[in-house]
Amino acid sequence: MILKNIHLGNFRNYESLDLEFHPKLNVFIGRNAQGKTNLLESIYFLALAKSHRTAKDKELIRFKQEEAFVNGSIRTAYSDLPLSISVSSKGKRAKVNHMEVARLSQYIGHLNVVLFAPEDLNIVKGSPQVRRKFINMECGQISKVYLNMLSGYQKVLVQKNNYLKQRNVDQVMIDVLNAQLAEYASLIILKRQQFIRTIEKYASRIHGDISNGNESLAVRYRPNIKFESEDEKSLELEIKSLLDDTLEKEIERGQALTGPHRDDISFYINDFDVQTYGSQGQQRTTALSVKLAELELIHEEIGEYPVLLLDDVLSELDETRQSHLLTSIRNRVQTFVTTTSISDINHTIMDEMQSFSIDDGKVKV
Ligand SMILES: Nc1ncnc2c1ncn2[C@@H]1O[C@H](COP(=O)(O)OP(=O)(O)OP(=O)(O)O)[C@@H](O)[C@H]1O
Repeated sequence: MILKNIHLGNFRNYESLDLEFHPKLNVFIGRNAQGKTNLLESIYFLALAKSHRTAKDKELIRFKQEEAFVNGSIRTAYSDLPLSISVSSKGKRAKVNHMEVARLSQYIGHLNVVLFAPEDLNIVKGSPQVRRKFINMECGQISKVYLNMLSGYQKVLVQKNNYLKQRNVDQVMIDVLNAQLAEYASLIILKRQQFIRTIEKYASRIHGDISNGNESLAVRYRPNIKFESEDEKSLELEIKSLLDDTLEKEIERGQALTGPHRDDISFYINDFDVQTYGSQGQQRTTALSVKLAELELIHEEIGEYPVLLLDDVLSELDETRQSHLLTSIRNRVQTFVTTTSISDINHTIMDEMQSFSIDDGKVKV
């Protein structure tokens, strides 16, 4: 999938802008606060009808203006398609092939993007909660059943925690809730296990590429429930009996202590834990490889690569890693990168890319 061009009107610090993109690599170069991330954000907005960095759409509208819009044309294996999205105080309007859609869900999904932003480093460095959110988002995108099970699990978990907080715990009630939790948990755990194995397959290959074969990345699921069963039904029974075993402790503590709400993932490079022992560059390469694995997952699912948006990743990678990153992906995936300096870009790939100099909301090609 390729984004051929973009037209912005009153989007962030851009009054009006028309750009034609390179099918492989596009580099936005500029000093701090000139509008590089704003450009990536506009592509993200064109794809998903929301920003990656604010929930308040009105922040996207240029100061003192009424409406912002982003138009763009994409080329897929099947067709060329114009997309258009705008935001004003009246809400958002979206068009596919010049036709307004009634619901945003009919709009989203035409342009697929994967974004890597500096805060994605938290997949490695952050708390287990960040990693669970990452798994839930990714698994949820691939599997509707997973989303249903997760929302069921979370509802019952809240109920269970409320019961556990009461003075006189109703054990019969807890038993019913544990049975429901075990049913939801077994599917959640198996899906997570399967997802993490797939992520590891792709991420380890990508990490190997970026580190020029010097590092081998392993991604390990660390389920809170240590289980043996591989099929849903026997895992459900295994979990139920574990939940029963911990009930006394849970009553004592007044909260649910066991289950996938306490799962985590660990990352290892050449057998050491990246979160504890990894350098900045290794942690960034790991987070990047895990995120780039998403490209392969989407490719598996829809048969095309999404567009890749890389915000500020180059500065923390040495020249070898940068060049392996850019050369390994740009032949498969149309990539948009922001950087503060042209010297960050490896000269061997200069002839196969388009650079854009960004200065205070103006762009020079
Ligand atoms: N709604 C808006 N209207 C006008 N200007 C805005 C709006 N929102 C943000 N800006 C301006 O956009 C600029 C920031 O742009 P952006 O976040 O793209 O920076 P950047 O080039 O990626 O910088 P850095 O290298 O520091 O990450 C700031 O000057 C900010 O004032």
